[in-house]
Amino acid sequence: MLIELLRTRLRPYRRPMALAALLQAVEVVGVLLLPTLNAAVINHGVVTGDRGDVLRFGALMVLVALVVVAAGIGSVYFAARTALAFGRDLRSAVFRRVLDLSARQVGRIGSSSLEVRTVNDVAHLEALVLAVFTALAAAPLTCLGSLVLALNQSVSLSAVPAALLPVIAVVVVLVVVRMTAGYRRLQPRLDRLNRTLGEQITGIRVVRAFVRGEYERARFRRTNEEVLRHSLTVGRLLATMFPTVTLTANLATVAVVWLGAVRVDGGAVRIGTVTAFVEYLVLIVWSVAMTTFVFVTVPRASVSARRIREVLDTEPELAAPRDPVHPGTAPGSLELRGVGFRYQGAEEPALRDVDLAARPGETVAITGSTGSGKTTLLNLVLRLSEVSTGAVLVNGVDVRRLDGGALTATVGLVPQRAHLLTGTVAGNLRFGDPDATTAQLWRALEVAQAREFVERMPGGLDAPISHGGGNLSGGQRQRLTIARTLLRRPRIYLFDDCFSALDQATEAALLAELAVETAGATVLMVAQRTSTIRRADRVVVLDEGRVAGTGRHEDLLGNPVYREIAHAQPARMEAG
Ligand SMILES: Nc1ncnc2c1ncn2[C@@H]1O[C@H](COP(=O)(O)OP(=O)(O)OP(=O)(O)O)[C@@H](O)[C@H]1O
Repeated sequence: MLIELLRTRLRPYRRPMALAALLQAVEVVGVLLLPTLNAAVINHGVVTGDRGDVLRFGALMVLVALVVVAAGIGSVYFAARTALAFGRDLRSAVFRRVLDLSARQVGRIGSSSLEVRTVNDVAHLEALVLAVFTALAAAPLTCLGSLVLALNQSVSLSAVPAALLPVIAVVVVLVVVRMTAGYRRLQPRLDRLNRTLGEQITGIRVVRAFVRGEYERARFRRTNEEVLRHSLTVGRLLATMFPTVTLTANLATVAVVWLGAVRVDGGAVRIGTVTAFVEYLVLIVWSVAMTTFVFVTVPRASVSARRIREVLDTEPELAAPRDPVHPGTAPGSLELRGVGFRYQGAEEPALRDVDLAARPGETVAITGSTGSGKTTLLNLVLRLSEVSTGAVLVNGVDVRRLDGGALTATVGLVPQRAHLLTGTVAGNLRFGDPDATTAQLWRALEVAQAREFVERMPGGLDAPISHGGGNLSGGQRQRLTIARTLLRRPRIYLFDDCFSALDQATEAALLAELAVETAGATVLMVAQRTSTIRRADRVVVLDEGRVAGTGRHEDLLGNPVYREIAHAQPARMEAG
């Protein structure tokens, strides 16, 4: 899976990869030449006292060293460029796929896990690519070249590195296998830590209000300890690997020096040969250490690759139509025909056999007790979920056949939970229409009864909005999200109980302005207050996912479900 992912995603970077490999090869050849040149300086120059040879070979060594440095810098540059561009592309691919997933699919993987996968897991693969292109190609070449040249210097001394390599190989393989298992256990714990932290930070007010600080601290400590325990397991393995490799290498160096000394003494080997041999041994150990360094990043990267592939391979369940229909400039009628919907894993359907029609210029209120399916119904219109039975039709066309962009341009939703993005007031409003003029922004704010408070904010339209709109009140957030949707000028408006945080006077003013602004459009309005419901041309009452009644407010007063809702707010009923 890891190889496949790297192969496909690195394809666009063949050129910088080839350059990095070429420069690495130049670097390796230079590095391999240096000990032999050094041996020549000692054997031909120093031992025989020939200054000319010392200078000739010395100058050559300096030249080779300069080439090695230049090639090294170049290869790292191209390797880093490849790795960073690869990371950027992979992050974008994961992010694009996440945007296409349905709420159910995001819920199945977990939003915090998706965050970790998009950032951390991609970074692990990026680190692997960098390690591969800075070390992996050079290391085996260096190792092999050093072995051959060491053999060329002395066959008898070569027994030492020949015995050394299998020992190190066995240690590396054993550790890498165990580390893969360790990382596989560690990664979900990191997801959990992220989720716990996210929940605690976003829910900090609830935690404080319910004096659950100590409980939450303990919960975080437990998760954190678990991450520590699994990180330590992996860390211990890592810690054993490098000392084992260096210890074996140092013992080998001692063996070579001892064996070499005996042979120099006996006249079988020259001193320069032993020096070169020790240098080749150092190179062999260096290349093994570099290979080990790459292999250490492999287990973590292969776990990350699996997690990234899981996201990339998740087919968005809200499939785009093969032959999409554009609704064109039709005014925007809406119809639900025998619609049923069941959430994954739920025992009961959230909606059953719902029939509803709304024509342009008409306002239909949807009411019902909590959990009766009102939000679910609106989500089906925008295809945020897919109907289980029946069909939703916009301008007479099944939404499953409509072009996705055209559907969202035709239908505008103001969700129940107002959510704003980090930025400014204007930036959030222009989410609705990027080309909106300042005058249009103020007009939308005026309709949404938000002009006054935005004017009072420091900077007005440029006032900062913090994450989720946390620096605004619930009612202010709601009004900005209404203005944002108004700027979109959809032909069908879906208001999901988005007036609930407003006081009655503000709500009345907003509804009056809204009626003018949305005249000619189709409006579906989830509402609980009788004062709001009464303004609608028609009311649809939902009860446990079924339509329990349809008609005007006055006609429905005989309906037991509606009466219950209305009677729960007698004061408002009279006022409305
Ligand atoms: N993501 C989900 N997974 C499973 N069941 C869900 C999910 N969302 C909602 N439900 C269930 O579907 C039913 C309808 O929920 P929905 O949110 O549509 O109700 P609602 O009428 O909008 O409620 P409220 O007035 O409280 O906002 C409820 O029983 C709810 O528990």
